[in-house]
Amino acid sequence: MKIDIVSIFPTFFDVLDISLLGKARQNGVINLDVHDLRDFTFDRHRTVDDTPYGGGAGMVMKPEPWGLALDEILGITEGQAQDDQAKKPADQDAPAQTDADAATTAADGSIPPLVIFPSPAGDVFNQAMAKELAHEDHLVFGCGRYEGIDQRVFDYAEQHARVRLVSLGDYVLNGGEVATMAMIEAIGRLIPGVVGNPESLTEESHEDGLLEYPSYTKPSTWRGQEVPPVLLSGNHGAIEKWRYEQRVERTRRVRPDLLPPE
Ligand SMILES: Nc1cc(-c2ccc3ccn(Cc4ccc(CN5CCCC5)cc4)c3c2)n[nH]1
Repeated sequence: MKIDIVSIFPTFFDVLDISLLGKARQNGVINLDVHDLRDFTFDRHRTVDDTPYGGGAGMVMKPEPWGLALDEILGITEGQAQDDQAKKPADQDAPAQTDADAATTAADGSIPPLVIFPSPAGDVFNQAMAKELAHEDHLVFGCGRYEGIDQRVFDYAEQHARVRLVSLGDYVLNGGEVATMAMIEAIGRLIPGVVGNPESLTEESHEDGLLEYPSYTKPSTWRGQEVPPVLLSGNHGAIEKWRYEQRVERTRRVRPDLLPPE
């Protein structure tokens, strides 16, 4: 899988050089490039933001640097970009281009990359979305900051690729980097060859609608607390039954919303 990230804090992603994702990059399972949005500015201050039209607090990210970064990453030629200028402005009432439409518009017939913009206003990320995105060939993450990105960037990106606004959850972060890191970790671990033992991707929370069972390891007694005897019994049928019951009980207690209606 090819992953591109655009951010004004590229060093934020240095941590992706270590651990499982670092190994996956070294052995070529994941090809990840991080781009500094300020490399697509040409003024002395490398400006990426400006005041919002219509007023309001804070600053909005300017469209120009984002357009140049997306052109480079998506392989949009100057001619194609000019064609867009000839197009009528995005009609706010027009139905947004569906993934299917964008997917079939790639000139060479290939499936275009999926561009993900973390946003508080996006579809909420979950394990089902992680599994879906793990099948993509090329993901591009656009990390906004300030009060967000000029809307025309999303509209421009829609003309050349599939675009999704994705929320990490119902809380507001200061930018898209943390959300991008979380999504890359959740998606990356599902890619074959990233996690050593694929067995460990089963029976985990949210994998099959139930939360995970409690885990124990040596010593069998610790600070007066014992490991549940069934786990020491060697009776694998009893262990499997106990673990399933623990998953159902924990889900019922902590996340009854995950259980199918009675
Ligand atoms: N799940 C999740 C994702 C995020 C997230 C993702 C990207 C960015 C880029 C900038 N911000 C900060 C931020 C601050 C204020 C507003 C609200 N403003 C009110 C008027 C215009 C906008 C929006 C956004 C992000 C936040 N947060 N939480």
